Amino acid sequence: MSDTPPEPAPVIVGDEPGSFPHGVLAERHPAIVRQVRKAFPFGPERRKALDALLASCTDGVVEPLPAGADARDRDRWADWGIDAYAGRSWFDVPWLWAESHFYRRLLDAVGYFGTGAWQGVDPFRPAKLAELDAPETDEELAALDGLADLPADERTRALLHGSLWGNRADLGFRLSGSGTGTQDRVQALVADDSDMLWELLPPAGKGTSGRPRTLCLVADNAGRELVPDLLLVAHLLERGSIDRAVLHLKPYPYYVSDATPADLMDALRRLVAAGGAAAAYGERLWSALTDGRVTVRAHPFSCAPLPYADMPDDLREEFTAATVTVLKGDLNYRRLVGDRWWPPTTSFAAATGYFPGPVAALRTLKSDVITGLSPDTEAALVASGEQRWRTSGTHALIQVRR
Ligand SMILES: O=P(O)(O)OC[C@@]1(O)O[C@H](CO)[C@@H](O)[C@@H]1O
Repeated sequence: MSDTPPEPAPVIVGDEPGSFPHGVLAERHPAIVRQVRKAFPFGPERRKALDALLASCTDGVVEPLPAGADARDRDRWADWGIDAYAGRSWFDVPWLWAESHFYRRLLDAVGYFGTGAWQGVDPFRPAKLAELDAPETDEELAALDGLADLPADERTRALLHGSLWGNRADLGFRLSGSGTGTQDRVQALVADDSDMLWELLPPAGKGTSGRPRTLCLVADNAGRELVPDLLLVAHLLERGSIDRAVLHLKPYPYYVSDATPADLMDALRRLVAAGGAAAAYGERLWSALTDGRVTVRAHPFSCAPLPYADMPDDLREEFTAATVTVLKGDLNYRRLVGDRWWPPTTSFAAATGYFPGPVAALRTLKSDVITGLSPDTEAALVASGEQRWRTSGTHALIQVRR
């Protein structure tokens, strides 16, 4: 496939009733507001603000940030395009922008950025903790005990797949009640460049230049996705595939279940308390955090409504220095290749050609964006008659550009 930058395809907008993006704006967002309103004993002021957001996100327009907004945040949103979109319907601006801004407004409504009692209270925390405490999490952690007996390469592959399919555990699906939540899903990889990933991350002593090897892991969801992400990082450190890892988390609650530093601490404590092999992984990570081999970033751009092509210079420098940057999940994929109606056979390498170093995407498919399919794979998916292969999380991909 060619690495020449592809002709830009149309940007996805949520203005077409019946489309997936329209459903997110018209159904998922109101469901999230109602759920958050129910989950906390908010007083009249916060309830009024949530009701106003509910009305705005279904029938209203994007509004300028409120007068009380922090000046740095105001400047950021000015850079991120709010002046161009204020006054326009949520359904008429780029879908990526509308969704991202919705979460910023939701945090406003619950007083997250204010100076009152709700300051810093994560409105999604009850759902995140419930997931971390679920019996399924116990089962997944107990299954780690069996991995020790596998040949090294199989164990590595199992942990990669754990991290990949962990991306299905997305609370956004559950809160809207419209997703595929508990249904059986066919596990199918529509692209698998994992060999290329292992060429970038060989075990210690094999084909390495002697330079310290850094993995940037741009995480997605907390709980049952972050736990297997952490296991993978711990394993790669132990295997000597990497010397250090940088975990990129969200600076504030986002897209319901996205992982923040507080969620990392919850996941780590959960691992350490689990006993067995899980605890050993957890303790290894704990000590890697304390001695600086694993570091945590919560860069403002992680919550930006923009593609990674627009990343700021400091982030670009970090990704440039990484042996490989792994981006987890659907939203990061949309931001990596651009939230556009790409023809599915558009080259992934070309769509990510701007990225300043080797990059990998581990994602279950939960929105319309897709690149890097072979013509045969695209034809088979279309012929399968399974209309929702792009959005239902039944399919996944591992794509790598060196
Ligand atoms: O990034 P994630 O957690 O894999 O998925 C985020 C997601 O659920 O949110 C969006 C819809 O709100 C879609 O892009 C995607 O389906």
